[in-house]
Amino acid sequence: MSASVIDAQVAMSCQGLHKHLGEGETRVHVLRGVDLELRRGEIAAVVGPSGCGKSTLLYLLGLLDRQDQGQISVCGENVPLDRDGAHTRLRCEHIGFVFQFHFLLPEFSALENVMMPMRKLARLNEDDMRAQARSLLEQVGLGGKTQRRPSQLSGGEQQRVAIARALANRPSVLLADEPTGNLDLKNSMMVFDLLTRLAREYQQAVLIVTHNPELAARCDRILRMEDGLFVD
Ligand SMILES: Nc1ncnc2c1ncn2[C@@H]1O[C@H](COP(=O)(O)OP(=O)(O)OP(=O)(O)O)[C@@H](O)[C@H]1O
Repeated sequence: MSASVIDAQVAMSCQGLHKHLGEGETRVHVLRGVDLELRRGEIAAVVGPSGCGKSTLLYLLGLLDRQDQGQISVCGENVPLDRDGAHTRLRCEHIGFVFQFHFLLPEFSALENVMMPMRKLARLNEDDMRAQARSLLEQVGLGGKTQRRPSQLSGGEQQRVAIARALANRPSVLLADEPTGNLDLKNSMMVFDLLTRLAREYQQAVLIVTHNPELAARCDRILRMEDGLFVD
C-alpha cells in the first residue's frame, strides 16, 4: 500500500498535545503530550479516572479550544493554531459532536435541529437539506416524529436526534462525550449501537469518552488515559 493510501485512511491525528487550564495557583497541566491517530471506520473509546483530561482532549480535537503545544490534523490537513476561520471551517466540514446533554434547540423541531449544521455549510438548497435531514431521522428511527420539538420526545429519542444532527454534514470524525450518560441501559445500548452502525456505514472515525466499561468493551480499541497521557 502506498503512503498516500495509508494517509487517506487517517481521519484525524494529533501529536504532542499539551494543555494547561486555570490561572496562577490553580493552573493545571492537564494534557502532557498526547499522540493519537484515528482511522476511518474505527470506533475508539477513551477511558480513565475523573479529571485525567478526557473531555479536555475532546474539546481540543473538536477544535472548540486550542492546545498550548502540539499539532492536530483533520483529514490530512494541519490545523493552524492562529486562524479562527480555519477552525470553524474544518469543524463544520469534518467534525460531528454528540454530548451527554443533547443541546438541541428547544424552540425548533427535530427536523430543523438536524438541518442546523447543514445551514452553516450552505452546500445544499432548502429542499435537499430537508430531504437529507428527513432521511437521517428515518435512519435513527424517528421518521414519524420529525416535526416534534425536543420537549415532545423521550430522552433516548432526543439523543437520537442529536446523533442525526451530528451526522448531518457527513463528518469524517464523530466525537462523543458520554453520549449515553443520561440514558437507561436499554436506551444506552440502542443509542450506542446506532452511533457505531452509522459510523461504520459512513466510514467515520468515532472517539467516545465513556465511564461505561460495557460500552468501551464494544469499541474496536480502548485508549486508557491517566494524568493527561495515554498509557498501555
Ligand atoms: N477551567 C479550569 N481551570 C482549572 N482546571 C480545570 C478547568 N477545567 C478543568 N480543569 C481541570 O482539568 C482536569 C481535566 O478535566 P477534564 O474535564 O478534561 O477531565 P475528565 O477526564 O473529562 O473528567 P470526568 O471523567 O470527570 O469528566 C481536571 O483536573 C479539572 O479539574
